[in-house]
Amino acid sequence: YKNPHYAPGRSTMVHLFEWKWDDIAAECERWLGPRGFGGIQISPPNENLIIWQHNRPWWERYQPMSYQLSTRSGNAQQFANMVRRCNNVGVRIYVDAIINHMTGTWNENVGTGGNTANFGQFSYPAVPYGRNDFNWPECYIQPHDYGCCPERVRNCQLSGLKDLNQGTEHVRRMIVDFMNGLIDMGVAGFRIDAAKHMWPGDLRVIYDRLHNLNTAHGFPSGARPYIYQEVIDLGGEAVSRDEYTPLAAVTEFKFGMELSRAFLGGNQLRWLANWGPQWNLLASADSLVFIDNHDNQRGHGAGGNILTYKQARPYKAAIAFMLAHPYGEPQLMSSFGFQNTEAGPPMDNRGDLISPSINSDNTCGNGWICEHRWRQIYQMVAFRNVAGSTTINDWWDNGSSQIAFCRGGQAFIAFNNDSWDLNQTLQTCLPAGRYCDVISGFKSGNSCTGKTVTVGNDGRAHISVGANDYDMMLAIHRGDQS
Ligand SMILES: O=C(NCCCOc1c(-c2ccc(O)c(O)c2)oc2cc(O)cc(O)c2c1=O)[C@@H]1CCCN1C(=O)/C=C/c1ccc(O)c(O)c1
Ligand SMILES: [Ca+2]
Repeated sequence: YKNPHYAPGRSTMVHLFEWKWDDIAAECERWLGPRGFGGIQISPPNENLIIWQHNRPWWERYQPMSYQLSTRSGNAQQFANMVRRCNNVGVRIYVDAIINHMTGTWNENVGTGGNTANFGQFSYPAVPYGRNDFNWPECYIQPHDYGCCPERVRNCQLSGLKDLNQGTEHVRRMIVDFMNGLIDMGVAGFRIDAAKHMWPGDLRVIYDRLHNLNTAHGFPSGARPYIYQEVIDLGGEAVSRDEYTPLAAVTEFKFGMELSRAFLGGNQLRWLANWGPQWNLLASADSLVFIDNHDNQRGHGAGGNILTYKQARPYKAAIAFMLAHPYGEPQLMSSFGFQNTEAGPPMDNRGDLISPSINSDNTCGNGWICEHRWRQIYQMVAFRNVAGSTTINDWWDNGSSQIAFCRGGQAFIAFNNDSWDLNQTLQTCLPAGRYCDVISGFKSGNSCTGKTVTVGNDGRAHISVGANDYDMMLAIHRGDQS
């Protein structure tokens, strides 16, 4: 369950948060396929409660009404079409699976698929779920429960959400049937939302009942779904992520927290020389890594001061480090712009989602940020693909916040987060030749629109990253020789 099953030569996933299935299909064909992206995490595809009371907050999609594929992103037919078109261009689909709970108790009671429920009676007829499918007696997770009481964290309601009992056969069957339907349609795996709030033993039973991936969509026979479990664990809680790593991969929230701190200047970059488990991070093979996600980019999530698109220069540098370093399976966040932390995606006055527009410079409009279309980010996706399975070598630093390293003989990157210029002749590990810096520009014909780096026969080159350059890093690799 720890293998993403990317198509050959691809290595990075992007979370297209709140995108519609038709728009994702188009983005696979016009951008993600050609640019070497490995996969997409999509928003929950099953019917959710419509919550007008908070003007359609982003988190309404985390309140399931049924497992019918009917949301503002599209219906089952559009979903199947998206999976087919993306797999056809080598881009995998991973589904955000909300299986810990159903809805909270609201005065609205209709879902995006037109189904209703009776919250007071724990009745969700469109599944169907009834009172016996939920944990009993009804209890609510209190803040101090996280520190003392694993059974309350699992069996009580998170944020007032009706808590399913994954220990019963009926609930297991409903969840497994939902997930197997998606696997048979060609998806490559799942994010398990709120995994911390479910018993590992129940999750193991559910995972082991899942089908192998569908060979008609290009997966090898016998391939198991990629599963990454959302376990927010920064230490100090009664529930540990170590209970979940034997089952499948786990989201490593410390990753984004520590890199945000470093690239915001809270730690000298030289300390990143031993980045990985020595920083108390999970084993690389167990770790789904990211800088920000849909929850903590809004501030109240885990990890304190997390870098987002709003602090563009250090954010791009942290992302570049994530993609240049071999540790973990990286996921990029692709957001819509927001002012308040509850706001949902751009929508018209009928409540339908507004699609991103694509500008002539390949950026997005209509309120969509499209970080995955920022040059410094998509070019580092290609860098990671070229680096492949190489490790880190020839680490250099200046004893402060100027660092550089190679990936085998394939790629080289340098960062400058000091207040003075980086001007050094460094070992790039690359064959002699002229290379275009993929951060400040791209190769155009036989020249570079940004910086050019000339590597000598000894692999050394003069590297210059000014303290006030537009970006604080320079990256070259064998895929971009001019
Ligand atoms: O103040 C809120 N929630 C209480 C604090 C955050 O707690 C939540 C956590 C949570 C937070 C931190 C933890 O350490 C933890 O174990 C769980 O996970 C969720 C997962 C869901 O599928 C749906 C939810 O409503 C939540 C949730 O409310 C607002 C209003 C309701 C939704 N929400 C939110 O803030 C929604 C947050 C949310 C939604 C989806 C997610 O995947 C997620 O990670 C967080
Ligand atoms: Ca639970």
